[in-house]
Amino acid sequence: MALLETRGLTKEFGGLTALDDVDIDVEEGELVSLIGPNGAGKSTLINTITGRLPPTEGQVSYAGTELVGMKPFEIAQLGVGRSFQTASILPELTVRENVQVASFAAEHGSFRVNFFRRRDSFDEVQSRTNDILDTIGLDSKARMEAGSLPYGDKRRLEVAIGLATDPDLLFMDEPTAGMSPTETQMTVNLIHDLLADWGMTIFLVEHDMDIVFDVSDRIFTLHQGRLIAQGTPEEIRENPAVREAYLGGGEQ
Ligand SMILES: Nc1ncnc2c1ncn2[C@@H]1O[C@H](COP(=O)(O)OP(=O)(O)OP(=O)(O)O)[C@@H](O)[C@H]1O
Repeated sequence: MALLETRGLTKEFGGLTALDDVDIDVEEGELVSLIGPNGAGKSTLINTITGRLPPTEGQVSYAGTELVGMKPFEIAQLGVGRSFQTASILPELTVRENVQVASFAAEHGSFRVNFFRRRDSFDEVQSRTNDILDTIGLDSKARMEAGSLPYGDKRRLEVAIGLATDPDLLFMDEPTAGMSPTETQMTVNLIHDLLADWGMTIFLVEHDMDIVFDVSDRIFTLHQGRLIAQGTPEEIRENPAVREAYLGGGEQ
């Protein structure tokens, strides 16, 4: 059984089918990327998996648990995290406080606490926060107000907030968008570290094809809501349907 499975996942907005009967499997420890031209349905797929949007039809299972119908925080408590451009950085709090808040919110968002994932104490949250800040390279800026961080650091803080929920599966939405080449390289290194040292499974949405082809074990390609291809970077690079989707969409 795969760690994450979607079956027949479909989302309609009025007359528009944004996701059309999508079946994907993600194995534990994999790094998979989701690509597709603008409007292909990438955000919709992630939002239906993580509980932000109810699918019109279909199932999502994570480690054997059906996620459809669960609330986002319940899904987070199962070990599904997300690091998103729209993640809620609280600008007036420090970098450290942002990570702590996310960590506590993930743990105490519900009275139905999952005892197997419960952290024992405040100390454990502190120690995890230190690990995260260290891994992300924000330890020297831990006391800074989040709102005053430069852009690249804000993006990294979003990843830190995603990690604070203690995920086994982390969704990353365009983690390098708007970053300088140096910041981009740091982020790619971070992704490698998360896979190697944290044993995480990563689901990446990324427009930068160099990064996608560099880091991915497998790539899913969406076009007009349909999964048109899946395979290794080599297979996707050679896939005529993928080339057609991108050329037809006017993108590289
Ligand atoms: N809340 C919504 N209401 C109506 N239509 C929506 C809504 N969200 C998305 N759509 C439509 O669904 C389709 C898929 O959108 P989605 O944002 O999932 O694509 P995407 O692949 O993430 O695009 P991008 O790469 O531009 O972020 C688009 O046609 C979009 O206009």
